[in-house]
Amino acid sequence: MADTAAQTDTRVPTVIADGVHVIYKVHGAGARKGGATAALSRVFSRKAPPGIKEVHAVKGVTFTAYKGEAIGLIGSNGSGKSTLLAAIAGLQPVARGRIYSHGQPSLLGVNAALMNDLTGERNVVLGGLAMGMSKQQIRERYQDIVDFSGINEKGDFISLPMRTYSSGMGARLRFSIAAAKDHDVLMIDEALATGDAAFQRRSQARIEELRQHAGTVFLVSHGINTVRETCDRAIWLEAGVLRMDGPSAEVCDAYEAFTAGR
Ligand SMILES: Nc1ncnc2c1ncn2[C@@H]1O[C@H](COP(=O)(O)OP(=O)(O)OP(=O)(O)O)[C@@H](O)[C@H]1O
Repeated sequence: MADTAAQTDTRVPTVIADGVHVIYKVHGAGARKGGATAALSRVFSRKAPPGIKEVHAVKGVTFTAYKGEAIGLIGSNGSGKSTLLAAIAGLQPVARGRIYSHGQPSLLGVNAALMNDLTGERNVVLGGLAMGMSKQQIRERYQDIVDFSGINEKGDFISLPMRTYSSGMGARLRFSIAAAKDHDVLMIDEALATGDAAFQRRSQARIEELRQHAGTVFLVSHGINTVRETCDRAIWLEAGVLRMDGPSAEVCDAYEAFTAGR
């Protein structure tokens, strides 16, 4: 129908993965590495070192993500979800195929590499600067970031070094910093699983906002219900291969039927 065609035309692609393969090279797997002399002689003879094992983590994945979509990545352990996100973020080289993206995709939890010895306060500033925010923007959003994280609910933790935080508190601060900016493409790896129920509700609402304001959100989660509730589309990877891509309810149903049968 003409209507459908018109709708399709107005969608703006944000990430295009075209036959993407990611292969990890694991050094020193199995065989002995040998000493410095052996390594040096390998350098001169240009021979591949012994014991390099390849892990083919993502196998020919193709999809297009559009502006305004929230896409859940699901699949069994080790199916390649985190690897695919790292490749989209440009943190993991692609062995074959190509990834095109609009703007710089931000991978939550990795891009915001916070410093344990600095206070939460300093980390908010550094994290904001690292994401390209100006000092003025950070000053304006500082209180919102701290309030959103809930770090100060049980005392003045924001002025303490991050090493004094629990892992949940650290993850919440990371999420809050990353979520303070409107990203073209925001990728969240299990971040929602870390906070308590109240924080999870806040982050779901923020994801919804980010989606409306601009970008595309990718969410890797083992909580199939989180994907059902937060995402409108889901991509199911199994052993590195894209098994299904479609409305999240349908894909989650199929995935659950698959896991129930195993
Ligand atoms: N740094 C690495 N070096 C070598 N192999 C790796 C590395 N990271 C992941 N792998 C392998 O790549 C495959 C995909 O892993 P990945 O972490 O992407 O899967 P995942 O679907 O995110 O898993 P999970 O659900 O357990 O988090 C696995 O076989 C894993 O062992």
